[in-house]
Amino acid sequence: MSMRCTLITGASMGIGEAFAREFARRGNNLILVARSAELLHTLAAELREKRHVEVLVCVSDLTRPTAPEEIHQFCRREGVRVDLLINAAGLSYAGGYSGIPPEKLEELMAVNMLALARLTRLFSVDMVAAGGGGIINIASLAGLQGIAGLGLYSATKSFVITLTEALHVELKASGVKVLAVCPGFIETGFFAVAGHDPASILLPISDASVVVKAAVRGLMKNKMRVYPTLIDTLLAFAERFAPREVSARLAAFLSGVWGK
Ligand SMILES: NC(=O)C1=CN([C@@H]2O[C@H](COP(=O)(O)OP(=O)(O)OC[C@H]3O[C@@H](n4cnc5c(N)ncnc54)[C@H](OP(=O)(O)O)[C@@H]3O)[C@@H](O)[C@H]2O)C=CC1
Ligand SMILES: N[C@@H](C=O)C(=O)O
Repeated sequence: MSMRCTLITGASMGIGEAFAREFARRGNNLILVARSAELLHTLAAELREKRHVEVLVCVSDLTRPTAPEEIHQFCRREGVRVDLLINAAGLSYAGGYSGIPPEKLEELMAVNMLALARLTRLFSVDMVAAGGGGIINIASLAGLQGIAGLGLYSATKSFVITLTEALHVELKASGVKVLAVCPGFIETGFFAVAGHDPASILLPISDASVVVKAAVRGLMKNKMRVYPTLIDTLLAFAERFAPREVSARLAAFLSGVWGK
């Protein structure tokens, strides 16, 4: 019989790591995916020891077009059935659109969109065949509108939200839950990678645990989209009534990356 597992991309640090810790605490077996082999193995050893769950490590660079298929094959070889997929791997770039190095543009689109879309397709087919499962896609408040200075990033997160909404509806009858989580600002290494100075951000920066809690709640209730904090919820609600340009300008102002 195959072992049931939760597969988490971006599990080496930040929000993905927080998901790994929480789901291990809940007794789920895990597959941890990212590039940083040492961080993944250290986390895996700790969770096996502390939580007595099976933890497999699959080191993979999600910019590679073949990575999702290789991860899927890895699960087959290990005799694992993924019943929960958490697409947390992602990165941003802060600065004017014309300044993005071409390779950074490719990297952002490959990890934030293509890898997520491919993994979701591969594992959702298995989940439908098994009669159920769950997919948590980490989107962002940034995906609710374009953000000057975070243009490409915000566009990739709009993609995540839109795809998730479609699949939430498509797969509901098959017993597969599909959820988009839309955090505001979370304290991780994300800003350093993006070149985004956290001191310029005009909103509170929360702990990764709020994202995990919101995702667990959302999955239990089979929601299509959740916002981790009250401020995230209020901002998303206010957007419905504001002209698009006002939303875009406000988001840029609060993010602190444009026009300073
Ligand atoms: N922090 C924030 O304020 C917010 C973050 N988000 C989203 O949350 C998700 C997680 O971000 P967060 O934890 O904050 O950021 P971190 O920078 O802390 O973590 C990013 C994770 O993605 C992995 N990753 C990046 N590139 C690749 C790649 N090419 N192949 C495989 N894995 C990769 C990293 O692993 P490694 O480097 O080892 O490969 C790491 O585990 C992202 O999708 C982000 O967009 C959403 C809203 C707010
Ligand atoms: N919300 C943050 C990440 O998604 C950001 O805008 O950088």
